[in-house]
Amino acid sequence: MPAVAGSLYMASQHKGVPPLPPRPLPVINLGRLTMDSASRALAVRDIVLACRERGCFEVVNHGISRSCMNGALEAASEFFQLSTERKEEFASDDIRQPIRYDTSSRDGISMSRSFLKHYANPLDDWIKFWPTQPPTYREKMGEYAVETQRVSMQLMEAILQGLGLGPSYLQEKLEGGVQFVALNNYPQSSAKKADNIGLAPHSDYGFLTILLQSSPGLEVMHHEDDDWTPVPAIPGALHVHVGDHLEVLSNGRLKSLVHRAVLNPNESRISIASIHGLSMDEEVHCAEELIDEDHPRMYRGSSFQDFLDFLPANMNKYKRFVESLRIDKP
Ligand SMILES: O=C(O)CCC(=O)C(=O)O
Ligand SMILES: [Fe+2]
Repeated sequence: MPAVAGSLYMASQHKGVPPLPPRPLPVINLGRLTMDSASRALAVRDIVLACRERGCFEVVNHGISRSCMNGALEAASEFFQLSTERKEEFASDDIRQPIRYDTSSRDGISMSRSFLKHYANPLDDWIKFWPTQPPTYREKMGEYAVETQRVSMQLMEAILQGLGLGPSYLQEKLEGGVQFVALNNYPQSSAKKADNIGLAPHSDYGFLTILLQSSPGLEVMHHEDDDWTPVPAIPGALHVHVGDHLEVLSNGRLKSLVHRAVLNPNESRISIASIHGLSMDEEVHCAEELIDEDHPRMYRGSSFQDFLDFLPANMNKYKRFVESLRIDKP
């Protein structure tokens, strides 16, 4: 957004004028990354600007077909329609299980959703843990997972280039990194229940989350905003947001995005969040290149394992895992 419009926006927030509608979220045409170098440079700039100023953006022209996206949503929907008994084969209190189904609020952040969570990269290591019902689950979710992993690589290369670290920074570690897929199933909101929160505010572990939603319900709040912005469900688009480890890697230049899900008044809703980070034991540190006298190291290093250790005891203490990593913690 141009500076003038930005300051008008801010002014209207402070003079008791009725609040402006939420600013539209940036939409990035990912096809520009593979065009000529001038188009790529502009796309890289737009992506990093969106990460910095909004913590998120929508991507179109990402190369994942509509049938692949719809196939994943259908597979998820068919899984959630299975009998409770069937789904509970995957139920576990142990957050280290390679696959986990739950309906309760035991993880501290879910209110009325049910979810299935599993790993996906490299696919051959994980697909054997996935459901065999519905019969197309592995094929459809597998295809979608491989495609989102590809898009995550493209996005990370662009972000790392835009941060001045170069497009091949951490490349091998990212290729072999964790891809954690969370399928969320929310009921339609009921007029009887006052609470329409499906998933309480939190940020995601990892560098990036790529999210596909069957209908609107995701809401985001950038650290400079004071209200929630609903994320539209643009047909064919995917939503991307910054995770805690990108905040660490960028030494605070990018901030992880707080988001939540509200129940949709018109229909039940499915979302598929694909979270991308380094492998389980690989620690993420602030990039040395982004540390200097004016920008001292802001966070201590941590791995996905550390996040799993942190989760059970601290879920309600910090909205964002990254706050627990700050060196200058208040
Ligand atoms: O359902 C949504 O839109 C949000 C899901 C989410 O934030 C998550 O799975 O971490
Ligand atoms: Fe999330």
